[in-house]
Formats: sequence, C-alpha cells, structure tokens
Amino acid sequence: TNLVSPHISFPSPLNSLLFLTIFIFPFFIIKHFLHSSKSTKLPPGPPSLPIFGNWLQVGNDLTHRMLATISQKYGPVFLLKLGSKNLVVVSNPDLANQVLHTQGVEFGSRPRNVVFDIFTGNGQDFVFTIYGEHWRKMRRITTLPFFTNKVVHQYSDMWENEMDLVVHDLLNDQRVRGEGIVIRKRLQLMLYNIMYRMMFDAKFESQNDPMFIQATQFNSERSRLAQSFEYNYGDFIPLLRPFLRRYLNKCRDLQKRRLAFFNNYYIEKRRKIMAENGEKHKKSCAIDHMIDAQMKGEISAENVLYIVENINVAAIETTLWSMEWAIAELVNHPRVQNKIRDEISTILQGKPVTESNLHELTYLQATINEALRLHTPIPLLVPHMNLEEAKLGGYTIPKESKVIVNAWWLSNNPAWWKNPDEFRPERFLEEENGTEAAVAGGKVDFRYLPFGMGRRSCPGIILALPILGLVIAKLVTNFEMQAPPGLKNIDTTEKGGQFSLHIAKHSTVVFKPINSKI
Ligand code: HEM
Repeated sequence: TNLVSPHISFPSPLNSLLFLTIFIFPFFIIKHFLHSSKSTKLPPGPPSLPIFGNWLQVGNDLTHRMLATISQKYGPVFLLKLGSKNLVVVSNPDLANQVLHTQGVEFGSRPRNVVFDIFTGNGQDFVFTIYGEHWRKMRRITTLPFFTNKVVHQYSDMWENEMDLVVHDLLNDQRVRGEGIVIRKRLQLMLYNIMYRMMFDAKFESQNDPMFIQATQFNSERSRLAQSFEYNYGDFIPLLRPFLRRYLNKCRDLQKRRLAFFNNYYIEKRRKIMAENGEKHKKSCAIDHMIDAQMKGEISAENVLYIVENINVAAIETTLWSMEWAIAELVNHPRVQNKIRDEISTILQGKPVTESNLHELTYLQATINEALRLHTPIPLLVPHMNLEEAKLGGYTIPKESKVIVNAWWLSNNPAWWKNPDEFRPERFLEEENGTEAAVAGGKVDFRYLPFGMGRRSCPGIILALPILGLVIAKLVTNFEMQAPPGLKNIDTTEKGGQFSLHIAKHSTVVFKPINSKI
C-alpha cells in the first residue's frame, strides 16, 4: 500500500518547509557532525550551526578576553565559524612563531571585509593589503622616509620640541595643579603635530584649529565605522549584505571626504612646493619622498594617498592609547614614578633625557614595556590571512581564514607570567627570561608581541618606542602625576573595539610641578 496518500496535498510553501525539515536540515546536521568528527584535520572549536556558524554563541563579543576563555577550553589553536567565514585563533608562543615568522609568507596576507574594502580602496593601501608585490613596494617605499634610525635622529629634536610645548602648557595652566585635566586632548594635538610635521612639514596651531578639528573628526569617524560590531551580520552572512547598504554608503561618503581632505589640503600643497622648485627640489618631509617616487613612476598617486591614510590610522591613536595607559598606571603607582626619576638623575647626572640616551634608562624602558604588556593596544594584532590552505599545529587551516594571534593573552597568561594582572616593570629586568625562540640570529620572546613580529610586524616601533620613552621621561621629571582630588586611583577599566584596547574613561590627571627646568 501507498504510505503517502495521494489525496493529501499540502499547500506548496508548507510542502517545501516539510521537505527542508525532513531532508535538507538533517543533511546539514549530519554533514556538520561528519565535519566535526574530522577534527583531526580542522582545528578544534565549539560545534557550529549551519549558516550562522558559532556567531550566535559568541555574539559580537570577539574580544581578546573572550577568545582567551575559549582557548582555555579548546587549546592553543581553535576555529570559530562566523557565518561563512573562518576565524582561527592562536594562543601560544610556539604557534605565534609559526604564524608570524616560520610560516610568515603563508600567513602574511590580511583579510578584509565589506567595510575595509571601502576604507582601503580594495587593498590599495599598505596595512590591509595581501602579501605580495604591492605590499613589498609599499613597505620598501615607506621605510626610507619613516622607519629608519636616520629618520629618528633627524626628527627627535622636533619631537622633543612638541613635548616641551606640552610641558609648557601644563605649567601655565592653573587647573592642572588643582582639579586636573583630561590629558589625552593635549597629547593628541602633540602626536598629530609630530606625525603631520614628519609627513607634511605642517602643524596645527591649537586644539581649536579648524583643520585639527576636521582631521580628528575624520579619523575618529573612520575608526568608529571600521571597528564597530554593527556591520558583522552583513559581513558574516552574505545573504544579509543588502541590509548594509546604508552603512556602507556612510563609509563611502566619509572616505571620499576624508581622502579629499588629505589630498587637497596636504598632499597637493607638497606637490606644488616641489613643482615650484623644479628638478632641484629638496625633500623636506616624508610625503616629498613619496611624490618623488611617484614622479619616477614607482608608485601611483593613489598609493601616495593611501600611505597618508594609513599613517593617520596606524600611527597616532595607537601611540596615544599607549601613552594614556602608561600615564594611568604611573598615577596609580607613584613608586614607579619615583623610580624613573631616580634612574634619570642617577644615570644622567643632571643631563636632560634625549633620544640618544634613552637606551641607558632601562627602568624607563621596562615601564613602557610593562604598560604595553598589560594593556596591549592592538590586543589581537592586525588580523593575518592565508591565501592558500595551510597547516598549523598539525591542523588544516582552510584557505582565506582570518588568523588572529591573541597577543594580549600571550602576555597576560598566568601560565607564562608571574601575577600578570600586576603592573610591575621590574619583571622585565628581574625574572623574565621568557620562552625565547631564535629568529634571524637574535632571540625573540614570542610571549611578548605588542608590535607583532616578522614580515607584517609594525614598522612604526622604531618611532613609537622613543616617542613613548621621551614623553614619559619629560612628564615624570617635570611633574608628580596624581589622581584628581578625592580619588585614590585612576579608573583603568578597558574598552575594546574589534581592533583596539583603550582606556574606557579618558583619565583626568593632576600635574604637580617639580622644580621644572625646561
Ligand atoms: C604604540 C604604538 C603602536 C603599536 C602598539 C602598534 C602596533 C602594531 C601592530 C600590532 C601591527 C600589526 C602586526 C601584525 O599584524 O603582525 C602594526 C602594523 C603596522 N603599524 Fe603599528 N603600532 C604602533 C605605532 C605605529 C606607528 C607610529 C606607525 C607609523 C608611523 C605604525 C605603522 C604601522 C604599519 C604601516 C603597519 C602595517 C604593517 C604591514 O602590514 O606590513 N604603527 N602596528
């Protein structure tokens, strides 16, 4: 007999729904479990649903802390499915070495998404482009005018000059000794001036300079739109992408106005100056070198523009977050402030701190290292990606996976660090020998990677470390930094986006002058 009566006929949508539930859905589930049981190949990870993957479980909370918690369950390399995308997270020094160094070429690309495609002109930039000829060119072209010791020596007087202006402003502002000020704002102006003088030989007059207001607004809006968790649904589930149209239009509109701002007010100005001086033009700032490379046909006008775009994104806020963290910890640890002062007076015997004697100040350096360890400003580095299927820790990594190194967890895991929650610069001078691996003849501690490591590591480290050292030295030698009246400590609660880790409430700090000599 016929089991299905020919007389019963379902309306057609219901029919398809039934068909889906009875045949297709179980197929997905069986396929899924078969997939998971092959976990000898794919890295382990929480079981995932069709279409959504693990997204409903992990939500948008893909922070360094959440990923550290997952790694405690699934191990040093695990896989999350975020809709249609694979996210591979690496959480031990040995595998970090694999991704960043040993297999640095295989994992040397960057994933982008619908939003980053807009902000990078589909990878015409330097930071988010795939590993290849274009990236090599961008890295080579930017090295000479930005990332050499010569550049550091050439500009360190200018950096100091901008820092002395900060000290000067703090000394002349009565509020600073009483209720205190939100120090971020003044340091932001200082860092914009440092970077814009290096790039364009241009600077902003004050925090009220309309050009400064415009530049900071453009950059912070770009960071907000790029770092937001709001667009993840359309990124993870391509079917939902049409709903992102408004968001993406907003990104496009901002990027258009922002690039025009850099181009019209800064790059074009340099082009004009260079054209006026003809063949004999002198290269007085980094962008002059870029324009020169363009005139020789080595790079395009877009390349020049995207280098400016990238420096605005990569150089300023990162260094500013690091300063805010270091200052907050120094306020909360007056003992460390005193020790830096003692070191400076013992070692330098009254000579001023300059870029050329920073290397003698080992405790100051340890303090900067400790701030970057505890509050890793880019806690998951900039994501890496493998263009082709690859092997890692005995597992297969599907091609075009987003590969993240949890640098924050590497430097805050109690398995490798004594009391990692404690802010204690001494650890870098006393007990820490680390789990060092030999790299290019030297030793690298793969537990400590605030600037990454290897091919895609931060080229800006050569500028950021002396800038941080000098600014902290100047503040500590001129002021006792304290919490505002009535407070014992500064609130160091953290706030993170998809990329960054910064202090949730910008600190108000009291600066009590100590017989200033500048
Ligand atoms: C304290 C300040 C800074 C921190 C913590 C920092 C951190 C980082 C990190 C973690 C990466 C990615 C590494 C990786 O993917 O493995 C990176 C990349 C990069 N950083 Fe920095 N950075 C800082 C300052 C700067 C400065 C001052 C500049 C430029 C003047 C800069 C320019 C870049 C560039 C161009 C890249 C991309 C390199 C590439 O993809 O090849 N950074 N940075």
